[in-house]
Formats: sequence, structure tokens, C-alpha cells
Amino acid sequence: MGTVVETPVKEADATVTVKKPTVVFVLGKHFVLALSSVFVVILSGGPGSGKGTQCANIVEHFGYTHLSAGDLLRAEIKSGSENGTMIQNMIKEGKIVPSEVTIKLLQKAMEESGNDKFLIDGFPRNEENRAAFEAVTKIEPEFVLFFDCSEEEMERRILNRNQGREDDNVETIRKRFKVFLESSLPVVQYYEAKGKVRKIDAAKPVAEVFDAVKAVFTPKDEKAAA
Ligand SMILES: Nc1ncnc2c1ncn2[C@@H]1O[C@H](COP(=O)(O)OP(=O)(O)O)[C@@H](O)[C@H]1O
Ligand SMILES: Nc1ccn([C@@H]2O[C@H](COP(=O)(O)OP(=O)(O)O)[C@@H](O)[C@H]2O)c(=O)n1
Repeated sequence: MGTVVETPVKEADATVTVKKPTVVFVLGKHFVLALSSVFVVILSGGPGSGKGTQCANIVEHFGYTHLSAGDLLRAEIKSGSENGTMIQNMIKEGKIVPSEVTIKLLQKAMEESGNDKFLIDGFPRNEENRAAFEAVTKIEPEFVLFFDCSEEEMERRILNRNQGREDDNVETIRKRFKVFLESSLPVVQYYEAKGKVRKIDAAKPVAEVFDAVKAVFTPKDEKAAA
């Protein structure tokens, strides 16, 4: 479903036209254009490692749109969608929802945002998520921010989170840790092999974690000038 758009490009004094391939894919009844040209950063890390907390800081400082796969799935349950019960059962068990469902929600949110810079938080969660997302959207993340934190600290944080989440109980937390180790870490290793992982010590206080995050997002020339 590829198409070609003609994009005028100013080169020296002459205006030339280049043919630029643009990916078009169908999402429900909508046509989604050129998602392959967006700038995507992935946030990975265990449950409770502080991804959502730091996303709020990054959005405020760097103008990204935050897309939390978990939040999108929870909103889908609330909306009364036909997939709602299936999603709810998977989340209660700490299991990973089929990629097709999550990718549609991410695509829709990207399209509706009007932005071209995205923080994708909590996705891809397994190899199926990663491969399906890349196949459908043709998006390669610029880099992956990996939040490194001990299970002990993550469990403590989740049990204090108080957001009324059905999966924030000891039994489900343990299942989520297991899924993280077995399914999500291999995705981080995949990106590591491509030199795309930026590891952050997420066990530190929020402000210190954000200092480390900022250093990753700040261009090298700005760091040198500071
Ligand atoms: N660096 C930190 N130190 C202590 N508590 C934190 C830190 N970062 C986040 N938290 C708290 O821990 C809980 C989990 O953080 P959250 O951002 O929801 O994690 P995640 O999105 O990775 O599941 C929240 O209650 C949050 O306020
Ligand atoms: N890509 C994703 C992300 C989340 N989820 C589901 O949503 C749950 C909560 O994810 P989340 O990212 O909001 O939770 P935390 O890891 O931030 O605590 C996961 O345990 C999965 O059941 C999923 O199925 N697929």
C-alpha cells in the first residue's frame, strides 16, 4: 500500500522535485500517512521503575507526546469496547495483550496527536509487539531509554502507587516481573545489539533520574555550550 508523493525541495537557487516514498496504511476507515517519518523514543523498564513519572517530565521539557500502552489499554476497557473484557482479563493476569489491539490504539493516538515526536512507554513488551509494530508502521525508534531498578524497589513503589489499579497487588506484580524478565528484557537486548539502548539508574530519587534522562535528550552541542 505504498504511494509516492512529490515534495518540492529547494536546492541552491533551483527548485527541484524529488519523489519521496510515503507509507500509507489503513486504520479502520482512516488513512494514516507517513508515520515512518516520525521521531520515536521507547521507554522500557520493569513495572514501577518510574517510566510514567519521567514521561511527564520529558513532555514538559522536550515537547514530546506521551503514549502509554497501559493507559491506552485501560482507556479501551473503560470505553466499553468489544475487546474490553479480554484486555481486562489479560491485565489482571499480568499478560501481554495481542499486538494487533495495542498497535491500533498507538496508531490512533499518534494520528490524533498532531505531533511528530513520541515517547512510547511500555511498548514493545515482547518480541511479537516489536516485530508487528515495525512491520505495520515501518517505525524504527531513535533510541530506547531503559529504566534499571531492582524488583524490591519496584514492588515497594507499586504497592504505594494508589491508583486503584487491579494489577497493583502482590500476586499480579510477581507475574508482571516474570513476564518482564522473560519477554520484555529480550526486546531491550535486541535494541542493545543495535546500539540503541540508553540505560538510566532508575533507583535514584525522581529529580536525579530526570537529570540523567535530560542528559540523554539534550543534543551534544548544547551540552558543550552549557
Ligand atoms: N525515582 C523514584 N523514586 C521513588 N518513587 C518513584 C520514582 N519514580 C516514580 N516513583 C513512584 O513510583 C510509582 C511507580 O512509578 P510509575 O512512574 O507509575 O512507574 P511505571 O510507569 O514504570 O510503572 C509511582 O507511585 C511514582 O510516584
Ligand atoms: N504493550 C503492552 C503494555 C501493557 N500491557 C498490559 O498492561 C499492563 C500494565 O502495563 P503498564 O505499562 O501500564 O504498567 P507498568 O509496567 O507501568 O506498571 C501490563 O501488565 C499488561 O497486562 C500490554 O498488554 N501490552
